[in-house]
Order: sequence, then C-alpha cells, then structure tokens
Amino acid sequence: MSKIIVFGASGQLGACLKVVSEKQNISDINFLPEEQANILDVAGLEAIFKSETPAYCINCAAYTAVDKAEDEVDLARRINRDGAENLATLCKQFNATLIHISTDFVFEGNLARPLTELDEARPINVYGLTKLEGEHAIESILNKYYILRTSWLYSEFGNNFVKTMMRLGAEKDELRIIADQIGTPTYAIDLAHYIFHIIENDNAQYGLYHYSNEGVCSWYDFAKAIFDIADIKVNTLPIRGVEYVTKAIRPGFSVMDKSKVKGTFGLEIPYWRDSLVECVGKLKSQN
Ligand SMILES: NC(=O)C1=CN([C@@H]2O[C@H](COP(=O)(O)OP(=O)(O)OC[C@H]3O[C@@H](n4cnc5c(N)ncnc54)[C@H](OP(=O)(O)O)[C@@H]3O)[C@@H](O)[C@H]2O)C=CC1
Ligand SMILES: Cc1cn([C@H]2C[C@H](O)[C@@H](COP(=O)(O)OP(=O)(O)O[C@H]3O[C@@H](C)C(=O)[C@@H](O)[C@H]3O)O2)c(=O)[nH]c1=O
Repeated sequence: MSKIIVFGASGQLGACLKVVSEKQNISDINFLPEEQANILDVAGLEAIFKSETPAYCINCAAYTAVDKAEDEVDLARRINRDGAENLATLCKQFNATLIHISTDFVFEGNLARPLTELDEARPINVYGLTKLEGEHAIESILNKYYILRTSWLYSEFGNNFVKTMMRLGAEKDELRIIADQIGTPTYAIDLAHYIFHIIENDNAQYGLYHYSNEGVCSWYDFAKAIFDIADIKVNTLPIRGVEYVTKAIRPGFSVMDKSKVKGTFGLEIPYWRDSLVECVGKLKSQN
C-alpha cells in the first residue's frame, strides 16, 4: 500500500485505523495526532507534506461536540471547514488523494427513506452545517477525494453512545432514551476496514459516498441492544426527542442509502447488531 498519513490520529476513528492497520500489516502509514499536525497550521502541514509526500491523507480530525458547537460556532467552523480546506489545498499541491469523513447530521432528517448522495443536505445544527461546509470546500478545490459520510460511530475508543450507555446503565436504575430519532450505528472498526479497502481498490471513482453499518434503529433500540448484549439490567423508557432537551437539534431520520459505495467498492457491510456484539465483547473483556 502506498504511503498514508492519518490526521486527527488520537480520536476514535484514528485509533481504529491504527488497530486495523496493525492487524493488516500495513506499514507505510503515519499516524499524526493534533500535537504533531494541527490541521489549522498551514505552514506546519506544508512541511509535513514536503517531507512525507503521501499518496493518501485520511482526515479524522474534526470538532465533534454536537451540543457545544452551538456555542462555539467559530471554532467548529475553523476545524470542520477551514481544516478540511487546508488539507484539500495541500493534497492538490502534492497530488495526494484525500479521504475525508463527514456525517449523517448534514441532513435535516424529515424524509422517511434511506438518503442518497444526491439528496439535498440541509443541516439543522452547527456541527452538521460546518461539516457540510467542509465537504463543499473539498469539492471546490480537489478532484482526487473520497468523502465518506457515516453515522452514529462507536467503538472501544474515545467517547461514544455505547460507552456512555454502559456507564449510565451500571450507575442508574432508569434511563430515558429517544425513540423517534432513527439512524444506523456504525462500528468505527468496520469503517476503518472499509477505508483501507477503498485505498487498496482505488479505481479513481472519486466523490461523495455514504457508509454506515447495515440496518436501521432508534437510539432507544440501540440502547436496548447494548443492555441486552452487555447483560446490564436497567429500566429503559422510550421517549420523544422533544422530551429530552439538548442545545443542538438532531435529525429525526438519517438512515443512509449505501448502494453507491457497495456498487463501487463491493465488500460486504456488517449488520449493526453483529458489530455491536463484537464491540461490547471487547469492552467487557477490558473490565
Ligand atoms: N463520532 C461520531 O459519532 C461520528 C463522527 N463522524 C465524523 O467522523 C470523523 C471521526 O470522528 P471521531 O473519531 O469519532 O471523532 P473524535 O472527536 O474522537 O476525534 C477527532 C479528533 O480530531 C482532533 N482534532 C480536533 N481539532 C484538531 C486540529 N485542529 N488538528 C488536528 N486534530 C484535531 C481531536 O483532538 P482533541 O480530542 O484533542 O480535540 C480528536 O482527536 C469526524 O470527521 C467526525 O465528524 C461522522 C459521523 C458520526
Ligand atoms: C445520554 C442520553 C442520550 N440520549 C440521546 C441524545 C441524542 O439524541 C442521542 C445520541 O446522543 P449522543 O450525544 O451520544 O450522540 P451525538 O453526539 O448526538 O451523536 C452524533 O455525533 C456526531 C459527531 C455525529 O456525526 C452523528 O452521526 C452522531 O453520532 O441519544 C437519550 O435519549 N438519553 C440519554 O440518556
């Protein structure tokens, strides 16, 4: 495999890419955490591109605090839009391919059918808006890019819904979980596998792709499955989104249609519950 640089390497997806690259014996890859590569530091990035001359850049760096973004618009925009723009500019200059990760939260969520790459993105929160602006920046600068929109990422690394539920489920007697926000959980290890699969099978079909695990559920279904698999006994109540007040509004329906990614790159995508069993097993074995 040709030389790859991973930006934002100490986040959840960065950690999963590391695990998978080690398993697959991918050696020509450099993982750069924020302290070594700040995607807002153009001069620093340029020096990295000059010395590394990567064939691929994977951008895992992002501002992902959905509620906090409502109050930190400028910071979210700098990281999610300007950071993506900086990497696209340098990829163009150094003839590298950019693999960038975006989100189902670019959608408003008012269509009750799986969303394709051609469906209009109309974000309803600051995080989604700044991620969409990042997509647009890349598309306007670069030809050689793969933007992968994914959803509801979780893994044994970083902060995510599965780890939150396992913690709260052990602490509380009762949890109230939103049942009218529908999407698809995605095991970040599966996404990491898919990213390397795309690089290995790069056929220059650049553009925007939707990738999540297979299947559909609500946050309530997801929480119930976590408690079931982890054998955690907690009373779980389904509630409506309006009953759970958060700073940011979340889309009601953000299931993504994966026909394009499957048609272009093949590789079977695991069903969300099967991957959840794998992740919960790993989390339980850590305790
Ligand atoms: N998590 C999810 O549920 C989903 C995530 N995504 C997208 O997937 C991608 C990966 O997400 P995930 O791994 O979960 O996110 P994380 O928040 O776990 O990781 C993001 C990483 O980016 C780093 N970072 C922030 N600012 C900069 C910067 N200026 N330069 C370099 N690095 C920086 C963060 O460092 P620090 O922690 O120090 O700030 C963090 O390590 C993101 O693009 C996200 O938008 C899409 C759908 C769902
Ligand atoms: C803790 C908790 C959350 N919830 C709800 C709130 C929210 O609608 C949903 C998920 O909450 P979280 O804050 O864990 O997840 P959130 O940060 O909204 O997750 C999103 O993150 C960004 C980065 C993405 O790109 C999205 O794809 C998506 O994964 O669960 C409950 O209903 N009950 C609870 O006890």
